[in-house]
Order: sequence, then structure tokens, then C-alpha cells
Amino acid sequence: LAVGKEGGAAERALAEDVLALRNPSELPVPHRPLEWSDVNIISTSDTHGWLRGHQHDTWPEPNYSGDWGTFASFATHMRAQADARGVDLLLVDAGDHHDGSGLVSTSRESAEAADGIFGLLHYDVLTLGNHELYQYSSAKWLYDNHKRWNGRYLTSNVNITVEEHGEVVSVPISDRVAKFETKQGNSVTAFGVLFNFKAHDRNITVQAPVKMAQEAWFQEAIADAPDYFVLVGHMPGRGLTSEWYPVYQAIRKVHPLVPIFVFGGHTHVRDCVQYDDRSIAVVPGCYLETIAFTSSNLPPAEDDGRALEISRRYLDANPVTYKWHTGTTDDDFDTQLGLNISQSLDNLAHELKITRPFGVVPHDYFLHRHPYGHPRSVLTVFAEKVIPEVVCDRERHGHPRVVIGNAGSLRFDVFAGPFDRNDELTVSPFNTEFLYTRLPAGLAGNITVEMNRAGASKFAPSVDDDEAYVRHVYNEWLASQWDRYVQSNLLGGSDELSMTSDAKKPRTLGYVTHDACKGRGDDIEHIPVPYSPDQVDFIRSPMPDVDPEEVIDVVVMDFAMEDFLTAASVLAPERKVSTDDFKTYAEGTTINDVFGLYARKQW
Ligand SMILES: Nc1ccn([C@@H]2O[C@H](COP(=O)(O)O)[C@@H](O)[C@H]2O)c(=O)n1
Repeated sequence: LAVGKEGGAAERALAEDVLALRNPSELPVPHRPLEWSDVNIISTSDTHGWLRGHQHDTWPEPNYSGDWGTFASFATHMRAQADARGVDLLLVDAGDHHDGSGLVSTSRESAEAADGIFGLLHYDVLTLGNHELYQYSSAKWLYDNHKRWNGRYLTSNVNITVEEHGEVVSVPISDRVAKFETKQGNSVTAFGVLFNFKAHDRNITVQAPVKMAQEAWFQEAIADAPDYFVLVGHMPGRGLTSEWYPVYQAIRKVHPLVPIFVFGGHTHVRDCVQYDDRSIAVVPGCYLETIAFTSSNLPPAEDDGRALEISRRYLDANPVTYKWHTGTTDDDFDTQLGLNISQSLDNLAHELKITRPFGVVPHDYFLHRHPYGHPRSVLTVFAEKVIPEVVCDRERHGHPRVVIGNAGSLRFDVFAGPFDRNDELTVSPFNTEFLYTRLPAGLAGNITVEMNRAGASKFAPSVDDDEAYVRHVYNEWLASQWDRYVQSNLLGGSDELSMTSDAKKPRTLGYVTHDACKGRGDDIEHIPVPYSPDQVDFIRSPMPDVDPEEVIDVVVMDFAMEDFLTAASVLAPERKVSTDDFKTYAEGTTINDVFGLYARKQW
């Protein structure tokens, strides 16, 4: 469980006590019914291909053990409930379907097949994220296939350059706006927006949301008042200057009273804020861990301008939660659609051969629970064990070297037990390659320090003021949960969330959300996952034991190249280090296959 470097004993003892209380094979059961209202919206985001759910036993993984099939059964029962109640139920998703599991990261074709399975569940509104735009081919595939979403896949501010009828044109990847009527006869105007993302591939254009909101087409699209607006987009709802805010403001200017329901993503956190008493912005976590349920009444026909009753709930994505909230049992929960989806996922995993173990991991390695440098940190094992053992260039054999990379390329924990290709792509799904140049060892050593001082430039949206907020939102979110818990327990108190009726019940590890909306958001009360604050943006393999002046091979992971060059220009401007100075290192080796190579040898 551990946390700090040498301290952390108190935290560890606390967490161990808590875990001992509960039989870990048992998932906690919800006890608060959902607040159904006139409009009910289920939102997901940042699924990153986790369609098979979380399959490991280490807590909190079992909280998220539902796959896309069980989620589809849940959504189907929820839709039936909505019909029976005579209310709206919409399903929306805010993008980042790619990069993150064996299904979507084995190949372009596998990502397309996984997208197809994702699409078996009908969504009312969905959009893309930055991970659909790192490669032109992914974006082009979305463009070529956008018609299959029947006008509900919205890319309001993202264009692609294509050749059409012999002409090169920049066109929206998919539809910009959807106007539709719900089963209950409510009119909806919806948009799909991406933050002002800059690190996309060539021939893709992202317009800043603030500019999009001034466009004539947008003004025209919002001119008529619907019963409510649904804004779905890959960007956080909160922040110093949230990129949602100008979009919300543009609508508010024209329609002071029409409800605006915003569904964001990208930060991987559970979050919520209300811009006014007729709007809400909800972010539903990531990796198919969280299903957010948002509900609101609608203004009466004779609108008195009164505040709406809006609420949100973050559900842990597992069958126990799904059954409890739909009043179903083992006998009647699974729907044919759900079963078909689960079967299709198993078939795809089998075809892709992502479930064959490479080895057996001796113990858990965590991404956030330990500081960088701790032997059970994923970053440490990557930098100090995996890279030194498997990233080798035959031609450069015998030349001292150091390897520098971005920590963000490692995305998940590595769990004790069988380690397969799916686990490998989960921990690092990227095709990042290695390049090297020659520099003095002393300079190379200092460059990583400078890179960490400056922080990762590609970590966040590049809207200036927003960056400070977004940069490490997820890490800060985890840190604040753990700090709050440790503080309240060490001081002998308890945080306000523990004061609820089920406070005395044993709890499992999981998210403990404090957002900016009223009431309790988490459906299940958890103990937060231990978090170590000493995380870094960049990592480095051990320095060779050479004189600081000795010129060595300096190997850089290509995604970290810009940050490396910036740091080099700060520390040694006279050298004018540029990409031209780099050559391929360990040709054919990419970071998404180094853990497998290591596992075959060492685990
Ligand atoms: N080829 C890539 C692409 C991305 N990354 C890392 O992912 C981060 C963005 O992911 P979000 O889920 O936060 O959108 C990016 O900042 C990098 O850390 C990468 O390493 N290689």
C-alpha cells in the first residue's frame, strides 16, 4: 500500500486497518437511489479502450469490473425505466476512445474494431478527444465513417484536410451540431467540442472553443431556443478560465433561462460545477471506472425563472452497482445486446492474442502510490529495470548511455500475477520510439532536472491561463483525497463525507470526490487510494559511471523531444541542439513493447 519515502508508516497502518475490515471479494452495494428527474443524462469519457473493464483483483480494480456489455445492459434497463417514468434519458460521451488497452492499441485495425463494438451501444451525443488526433489516419477513419453515427458524433471545432473531387479542402471531421427531439418531445441542441489542442497530427485543425463560439454558424445554430442544450466536449468543466465558459456564455447571452447541461472530460477526474442555477458541468472520470448520472427538472411552461434542481452522481462501473440501480438481479440483468457486446469483446481479445501471459509479475507496481525512485513505482521499474535491460542498440553496444523520457507515457499500474499483452499496452499504449545524440554526461544529467523544473509542455491544453489548472489535475485530485483522509484521521476527526449514515460500514479503496456541486457525488463511500506526492514529469535511466565531461549517448523518447530540446537550449544554448542531431536508437523498439520483452526475461 505504501506511500512516502521513509515516512508514511502512519498512512500505511491506517490503510491496512481499513482494508482488513472488508472481505476484498465483496463489492460494496449502493444504498441511495438515483435522483430521477425530467432530464437524465448518463455520461462517460476517456474510456481509452477499457471496454473489457478492469480485470485485476488488487483494490480498487474490482470497483470497475463491469465491461462494455454490462454497461450496455445497464443503459438498456435505465432507458426502459426512463420510458416508464415518462422522462428523458440521454447517453453522452466526451471522447478519448483510443490509446489505453490491448483492444485499441494493438493496431489501427484493432482500434477500429473496438470503436465498432463501442458503437453497438447507441449514444445520443458523442465526440472525440485528443487521442483520436495524434495520427492523421485515426482522424481520417472517423471522417470516412462518421455517417454511421447518424449525425450524433459531433466535432464542432475540429477539421480535417482531405482531398475531395480533386480539391484539397478543410472540412469538419463529423457533424458540428445536432438538433433532435427526445421521446418525450423535448427539443435538444447539442455540440461536441475539443479543448484548444495543439499536439495533433498534420492536416488537422482545432479551433479554440472561444473562437468557435463567435462563428456565424454557431450563432445561427443557437438562435432558436431548444428545451435544453447538451454540450459534450473533451475538456474540463472547471479551471481558472475553463474553455467551456465562453461557449456557455455565448449561449447564455442569447438564452438567459434555457438549461445548459455540459459534459466534459480529459482530466480523468470526477468533477462537477454549476455556472448558474440552470446549468451544470460534469466530468465522469476515465477508463470505464465511472458512469456519471446527471439529472434536472425542466422549467415550467410559464417560466418563473426559479433555480432548477440539478444533481449528479458518480457510479462505480460494476455489475453490483448496475443491478442495484436498475432493480435487476442475476436472473434478469443481462440483455441480449449486453451479452453480444461482451462476447464480441472476448472474440476480439482472442483474435488479437492479447491475453496470453508473457510472465508472472511478483508483486504490484503502482503509478501514484509511491514516489519516483521507490522500487514498487511503475516509473522506477521502467527507468531502472525495463529500459536498461531491453532498450539496446546493437551498433551502439558498449557506448555508455542514458535514456530520458516522459512519465506521461506510462499510464497505469502493473499488478501482481500473469502479465499479458493487454497489461503491456495498458501500462504504455504508445508507439514512441528512441532517438539518440551525443552530449557530455554532466549536461545530459542536468537536462532531466531542467525538464522536470519546466514541466511537461504537452501535458495539457495550451490555453495559457487554463494550463496551470489542468496540468496535473488528476494527480492533484488523487493527492487531495489522500491528504484529506490522512489529515482527518491523524487529527482524530473525520472528513465531512464520513459523517453519513454508512460511515461505520467497512469501506474499500476507491475515489472520494469533493467537487464544486452540492451534496455527495460518489455513489459509494470509499477510503481514498494512497498517493505519494513525489511524482515527476520526466524520468531517466541510471547515469553511467563516467566523468561529467565524457561524451555519451543521450537517448530520448520521441514524445519528450520538444521538452528535451527546450531544456537543452536553456542549459547549453551555444550547442544549438536540434532534432537534426538525433539518429534512431534501437530501431524497431517502441515503448509499447518493452514491458513484454522484460516480462519474458524477468517475470
Ligand atoms: N504519443 C503519445 C501521446 C500521449 N502521451 C501522453 O499522454 C498525455 C495525454 O493524454 P491524456 O489522456 O491526458 O489526454 C500526454 O501529455 C503524454 O503524457 C504520450 O506519452 N505519447
